[in-house]
Amino acid sequence: MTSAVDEVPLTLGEAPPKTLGFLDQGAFWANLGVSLLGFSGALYLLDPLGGAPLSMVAAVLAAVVGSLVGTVMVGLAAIPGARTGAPAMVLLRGLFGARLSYLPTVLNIVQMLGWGAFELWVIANGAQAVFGDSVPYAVWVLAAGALTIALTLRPLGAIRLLRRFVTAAVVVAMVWLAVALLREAPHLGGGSWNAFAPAVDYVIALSVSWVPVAADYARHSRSGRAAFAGVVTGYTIAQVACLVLGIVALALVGNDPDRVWNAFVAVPLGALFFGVLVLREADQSFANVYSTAMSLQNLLPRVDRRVFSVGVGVLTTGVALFANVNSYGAFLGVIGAVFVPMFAVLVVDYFVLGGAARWDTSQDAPSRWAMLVPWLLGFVAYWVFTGAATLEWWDERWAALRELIGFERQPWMSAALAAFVVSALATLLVGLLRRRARA
Ligand SMILES: Nc1ncnc2[nH]cnc12
Repeated sequence: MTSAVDEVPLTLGEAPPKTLGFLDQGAFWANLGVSLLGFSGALYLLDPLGGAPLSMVAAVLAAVVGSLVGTVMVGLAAIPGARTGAPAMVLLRGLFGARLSYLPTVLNIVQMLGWGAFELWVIANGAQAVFGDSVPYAVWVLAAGALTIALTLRPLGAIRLLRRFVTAAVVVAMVWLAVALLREAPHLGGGSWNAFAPAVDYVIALSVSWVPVAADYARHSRSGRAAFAGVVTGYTIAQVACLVLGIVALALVGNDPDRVWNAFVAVPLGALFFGVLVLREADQSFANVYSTAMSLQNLLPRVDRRVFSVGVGVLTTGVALFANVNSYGAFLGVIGAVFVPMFAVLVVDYFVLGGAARWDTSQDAPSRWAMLVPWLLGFVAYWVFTGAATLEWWDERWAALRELIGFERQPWMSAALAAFVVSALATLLVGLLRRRARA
């Protein structure tokens, strides 16, 4: 069976069409930057350590800094995809070798399944906030799952749909809701700068989760520049707007994340415009399911991507139906710890150590075990530096290690920055040693 004209080829063997320009990428990433999860998750930005909320100015600045840092990472990860036409996990064959690329591939599949289930859960709950409980949660999940699967079957068509029709509706909805919420005169005073760095870490994790996904879309870009600029501009503006709107809405409901959507629905025409955002949330689950399918193609390149999309879509729907989706904060902590250092290794090897010219992304690319070391060191650094709570037994292990080495973490320390610096320097060292060994 052949692919539709200007659609993603069905298997990895065929060349991808390169038809997406800056506006397509920008609109797509702007849609990904607005999320209903961002509205309730804004509490992690406002009060990442629990009990030490940021002032409004500090929170907005943390949103801007975290989004810019995170999206520059995503934008840089997109460039090799645009240059080579390879999907994200296939590119990692160049960094780690074909076999070892299975490790980040599996990690990405797990995070995308997690995100996808979160998204279907959020769409169903958002729909119930608009329409009430007369239609059960499970019916909304099934409907959202079906829409998600339909979008993944024609991914480039879905991206064009977003640019032509959805983006304008989202902008109107966001502006309307922002004005209406501000007219309710929320109390936005108080707070401090104490938890600024953990707040930036949270926002970085929100964006950096797209690092192992970006090339799946950038591979269809007309240029690396269009992909980079589209990601950074679209996602940063949208994510900052979304988080700030979330903070304003939270202020109206006593910072109770379980009631944040009520604030939106309660304003004039709120149900209509919030409904637009609920429907549009399907772009997120689309990206999650489609990228899981692309990741699976790194493991099984000859399988039709639509088979994977349908299977993953059904599985994600099942998880959203039956799983208890409530450990968002811990989930984000793990994502930051895994993908920030992986990004550091990728960007140093590709842009600084000459990977752009020598990466072998074929199916028999030799393993590069040494590249796992800087990644692992960055992962460790993240947990040593982070103050965010995840699972008790896990946090206790890292507290014990801190005590053992006599390290006392300070509130101003950023785990993402520490992980990045450690992995980047370690990658440079590995590169230097390799050159010495060759000379
Ligand atoms: N649905 C999602 N998938 C991946 N990364 C995300 N960051 C915020 N929302 C996301």
